[in-house]
Amino acid sequence: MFVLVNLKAYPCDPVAVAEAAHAVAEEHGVRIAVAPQTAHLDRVAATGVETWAQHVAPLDHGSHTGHTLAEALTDAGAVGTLCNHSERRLKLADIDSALDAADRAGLETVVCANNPEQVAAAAALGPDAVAVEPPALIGGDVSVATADPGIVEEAVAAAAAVDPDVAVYCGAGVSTGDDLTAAADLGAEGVLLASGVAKADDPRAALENLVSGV
Ligand SMILES: O=C[C@H](O)COP(=O)(O)O
Repeated sequence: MFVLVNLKAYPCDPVAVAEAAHAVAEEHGVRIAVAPQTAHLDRVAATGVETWAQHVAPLDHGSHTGHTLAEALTDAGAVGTLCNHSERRLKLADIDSALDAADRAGLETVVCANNPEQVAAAAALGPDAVAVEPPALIGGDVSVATADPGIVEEAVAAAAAVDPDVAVYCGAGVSTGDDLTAAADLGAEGVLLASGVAKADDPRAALENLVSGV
């Protein structure tokens, strides 16, 4: 199982979370990545943890003030990027262009989607993975795998019907080892989570709990 921790804009210490994630990943042999704010990418990458961006601009080099170029993410140490997160939605054409930009820079990609229908559309664009996240459950205490297991199973089937090479992750409310196990049992190959780690008093303990389910 891949554990992708999105720090969003939470007021946590990105380096402390990254160091904890790196240590837990090494200790337990689990793939864990951290997606900090763009301005923190290089400091997070310096910890040795697998580092992801939260968003990539659907653009090439040029006159694009205030946008984050895929190559700049790679230069800062990112090896992958989220795309179309529920809190950073894109139009379909822009998702396609963002994936082109990520490919150009050699970034792995996860396209987020609200439901199985969007998962199918996203999978058709050829990302490395899609992540199904019901918006109503994001930031909550109940995992998507418990609150709505059907949406995860349907997302897995929807992606497989379009492109079996596209991995399916799930997210929203994931915070414990039991949540991770439940997600895996539903066919997810990874989880996308945020508050369970970024808002934890002890992020390392939260990560240890999470990977106890692997
Ligand atoms: O990117 C992460 C997801 O939006 C899930 O967030 P959450 O774990 O706080 O529910």
